Amino acid sequence: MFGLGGFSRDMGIDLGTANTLVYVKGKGVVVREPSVVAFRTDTGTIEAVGNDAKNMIGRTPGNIVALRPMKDGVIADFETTAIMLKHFIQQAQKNQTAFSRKPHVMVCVPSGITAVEKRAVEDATVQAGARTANTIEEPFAAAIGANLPVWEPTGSMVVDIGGGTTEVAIISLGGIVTSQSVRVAGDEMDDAIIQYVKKKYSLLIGERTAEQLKFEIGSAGMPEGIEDMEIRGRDLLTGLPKTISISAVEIGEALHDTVYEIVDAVKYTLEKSPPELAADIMDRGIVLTGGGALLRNLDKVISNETKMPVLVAENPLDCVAIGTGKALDNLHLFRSKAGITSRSRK
Ligand SMILES: Nc1ncnc2c1ncn2[C@@H]1O[C@H](COP(=O)(O)OP(=O)(O)OP(=O)(O)O)[C@@H](O)[C@H]1O
Repeated sequence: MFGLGGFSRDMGIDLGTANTLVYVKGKGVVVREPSVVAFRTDTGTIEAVGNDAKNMIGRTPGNIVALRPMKDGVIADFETTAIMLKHFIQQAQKNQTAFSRKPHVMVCVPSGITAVEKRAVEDATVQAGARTANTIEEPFAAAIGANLPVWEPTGSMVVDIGGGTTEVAIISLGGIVTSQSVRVAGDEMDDAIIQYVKKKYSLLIGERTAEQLKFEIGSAGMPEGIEDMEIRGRDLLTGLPKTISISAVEIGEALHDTVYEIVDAVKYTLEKSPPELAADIMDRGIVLTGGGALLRNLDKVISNETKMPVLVAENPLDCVAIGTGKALDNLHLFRSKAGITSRSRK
């Protein structure tokens, strides 16, 4: 057992497909950066990590590549993930004093991943400088971060909609009773917008423009307003830049299938729930976490489709990081139950 008392610098990391957050006890979330690394291809050196690297996506000269080392919630590029983690761990430690030891680190992983994928996260964390690397299943961490009564003999349901994965879980007595992880979330929404604009307007837009459309005028179900937004892209017929105006109704149409894949995952998990727990969830409601929870009207659509109350957690983007950090305090309570595993430096 290890604790977080005194000058501990132990940390919880939400190693996400879109964003990485680092939570330090007593300080809260101290790092919140996009999971992006930019390299110089000629020298192999790192040009930027996080926000600075994200700003380079789609805008890099020939000798610089900006890439996202995580895909669908798992490591797509091991070395780059370790480099990125090291950078964020050092950033989190920047203003700390009087420390001699390396941190114990808890990292979240999607609930559906293989043992090999999980081990890669632990190894990358140790390579990044952790003294021990523990992993916790993401929906469990999200539930702790959303202050759900995970230790009590009552059913809590959490839906964590991130960049790469949506994690749905029903939790009771410190363990996941039933869960579902689908590789459909915010990135898929952006991609659906890109494909829609390409098909309807023969216009090629970038990831950042698609995400902006989602933030500004995107919604689940039929939008309430009649907003529209001007976007710029490359006309596939002429090859030249072109500006068009696109409406909230069109973005709603583009997002329809992705939203309903998430709804189906929620329904499927509810169907597998023991009846007593389903009754508890009916009383307390389904809690949405992750950045995708901020999509307008997603709570209403899920509520309509499941006939259950649905709430968006406070600070949905931070829940997993907070829960991951807090889990370090309670390792003894649920090491065997919530799929926590750990690895140490040799
Ligand atoms: N206001 C918003 N409306 C819609 N989507 C949003 C909003 N804010 C953030 N998002 C989306 O949330 C996603 C990122 O969420 P989050 O940071 O929880 O994911 P992650 O932890 O990096 O991913 P994963 O859990 O899949 O590894 C992105 O797809 C982003 O576009």
